[in-house]
Amino acid sequence: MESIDIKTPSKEYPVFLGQHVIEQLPLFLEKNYSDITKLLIISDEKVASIHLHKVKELAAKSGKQVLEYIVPEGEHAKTFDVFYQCQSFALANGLNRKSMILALGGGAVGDVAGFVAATFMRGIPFIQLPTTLLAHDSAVGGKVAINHPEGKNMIGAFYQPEAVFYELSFLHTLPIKELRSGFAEVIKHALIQDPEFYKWLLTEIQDLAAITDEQYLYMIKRGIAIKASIVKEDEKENGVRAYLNFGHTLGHAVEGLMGYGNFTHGEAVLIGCVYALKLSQYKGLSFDLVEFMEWVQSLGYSTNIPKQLDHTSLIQKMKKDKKTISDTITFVLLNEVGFPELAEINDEIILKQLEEIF
Ligand SMILES: NC(=O)c1ccc[n+]([C@@H]2O[C@H](COP(=O)([O-])OP(=O)(O)OC[C@H]3O[C@@H](n4cnc5c(N)ncnc54)[C@H](O)[C@@H]3O)[C@@H](O)[C@H]2O)c1
Ligand SMILES: O=C(O)C(=O)C[C@@H](O)[C@H](O)[C@H](O)COP(=O)(O)O
Ligand SMILES: [Zn+2]
Repeated sequence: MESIDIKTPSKEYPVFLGQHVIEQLPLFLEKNYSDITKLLIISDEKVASIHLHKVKELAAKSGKQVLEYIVPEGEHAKTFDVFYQCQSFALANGLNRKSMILALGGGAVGDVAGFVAATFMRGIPFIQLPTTLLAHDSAVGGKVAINHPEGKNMIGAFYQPEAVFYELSFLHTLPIKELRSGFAEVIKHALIQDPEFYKWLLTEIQDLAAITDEQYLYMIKRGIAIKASIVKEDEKENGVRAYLNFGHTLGHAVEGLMGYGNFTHGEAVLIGCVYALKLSQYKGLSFDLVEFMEWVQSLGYSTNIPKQLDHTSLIQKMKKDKKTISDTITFVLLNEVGFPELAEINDEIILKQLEEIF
C-alpha cells in the first residue's frame, strides 16, 4: 500500500493509495477516532449502487453507527438544495461534534460532502473515499464547494480531510467519459510542474481504455505529489496555488455556460488548457501544440469550444473567475512546461485568440 503525506499549515494527513486500501478503513477509524460515534456516508446514486455496500460493511466494522445519505450524480449534487438537504439529514439523525462524514464518490460528492463537513456545527471531520481518476485532484488539498448560477465553486471553504483512502479497484467501474475527464487534470498537473511526467504521458498513454493499474498508480502518485507540493506552500491560494487553476479560467466558463453537468469538468478544462497554451505561445512559450492537439484528440477530447457558446458570453463569464480581481482577466500561462505564471490579459487579445482557434 502506497501512502503519501499531505502537509498543509492547517492539517497533515495521509493518502492511502492502491488495491484493497479501503480494507484498512475500520482499523484506521478505531485507532485514530475512538471518540467518534457516528459516521455519515455521503455518496451519489450511481456510486452508491456499485460501491456503497462494501464501504458500509467496512465502516460498520469500526464499531460506530453508520448512516448514509445519497445525493444526485455529478454537478447536480453541488447545489444549495442538496447542501441544505445533507445538513437537514445530519441534524434529523442526531449528528454532533463526535460525528464524521465519509465522502464516497468523485469530485462532486467530495466537494459537497466536504463543504457539509466544513460547516456542520462549524466543522466536523471528514474522510475522502475517491472513486474517480479526477479525484486524485479533488480529494487532496481541501477545496470544498458548491456551485452558484453565477459561477463554479463560488460558495465554499478550504477544509482539509482527515485522510484519503484511494481504492484503486473503484476506478475499474468508471465509464470512459469520466476517465477522460479525470485524465485532463493529470495532464494539467504534468504541464504545470513536470516536463518528464508530461513526456511519460505522451509516450505511455495512447488509449484511455487500456490504462493499466500500474500506470494509474504512477500517474495518480505523480499528480498528487505535484498538487501536494503546491498546497504545502500555499494552502489558501494567495499565490502559487493558482497554478492548479491552469485551464480553468475558460474551462469553468464553458462548464457554466453549457449548464452544470452537461459538459464534464475535465473535458472543459482540457479546452481551457488548449486555449491557455495558445495564449502562452503568444507570450513566448515554445511548445509543440500540434503534437499536443493530435495526442489529446486521439484520446477522444474535443479541443473546440462548443459551437453554441459565443465569445462575448465567455469573456463576461471569465471576468467572474476567482483569480480575477480587476476588470482584466487573470490567466495561468506557461513560460515553459513546468514553469507557470499568472498574467492579466486584455480583452482584445483574449477575443483575438478565441477567434483564431475556435
Ligand atoms: N476540490 C477540488 O480541488 C477539485 C479539483 C478538481 C475538480 N473538482 C470538482 O470535481 C467535480 C468533478 O468530479 P469527478 O469528475 O470526479 O466527477 P463526479 O463526482 O461528478 O462523478 C462523475 C460521474 O461518475 C460517476 N462515478 C463516480 N465514480 C464512479 C465509479 N467508480 N464507477 C462508476 N461511476 C462512477 C458519478 O456517479 C458521476 O455520474 C467537479 O465539480 C469539479 O469542479 C474539485
Ligand atoms: O486545488 C486547486 O487549487 C485547484 O484549482 C484544482 C482545480 O482542478 C479544481 O477544479 C478546483 O476546484 C478549482 O478551484 P476554483 O477555486 O477555481 O473553483
Ligand atoms: Zn479542476
